[in-house]
Amino acid sequence: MTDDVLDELFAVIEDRKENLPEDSYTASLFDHEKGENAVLEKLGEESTELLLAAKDDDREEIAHESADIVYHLLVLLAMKDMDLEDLRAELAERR
Ligand SMILES: N=c1c2ncn([C@@H]3O[C@H](COP(=O)(O)OP(=O)(O)OP(=O)(O)O)[C@@H](O)[C@H]3O)c2ncn1[C@@H]1O[C@H](COP(=O)(O)O)[C@@H](O)[C@H]1O
Repeated sequence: MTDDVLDELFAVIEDRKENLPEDSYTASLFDHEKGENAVLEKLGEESTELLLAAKDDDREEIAHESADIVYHLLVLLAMKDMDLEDLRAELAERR
């Protein structure tokens, strides 16, 4: 399995950032003046939900919350004018 899905998701997020379509939750995070706080709050909430799912050994919920975290993390990277290459470079340095 490759991480193409992450590249595709990040490209969609970048598109929402640029075009700000009205019906998009992602675009609303970039459009709203409190969007950054909303993303940070989501990351906090979902981290707690992930801990609870892990404690319950609930694999389906662990996958769900992990996906929520990864999505909001990618939105945060885009907000900071960063991208997946920054993440890959950081991880690669640790090998
Ligand atoms: N991956 C996601 C994604 N993950 C989470 N979310 C949204 O994040 C919001 C907040 O999540 P919450 O955890 O609060 O909501 P929840 O899942 O009901 O709550 P829990 O089940 O976690 O308790 C919800 O509205 C979700 O729909 C996402 N919204 C969009 N995407 C991707 O972004 C693309 C663009 O979507 P638009 O935002 O519609 O343009 C989509 O095609 C998806 O690939």
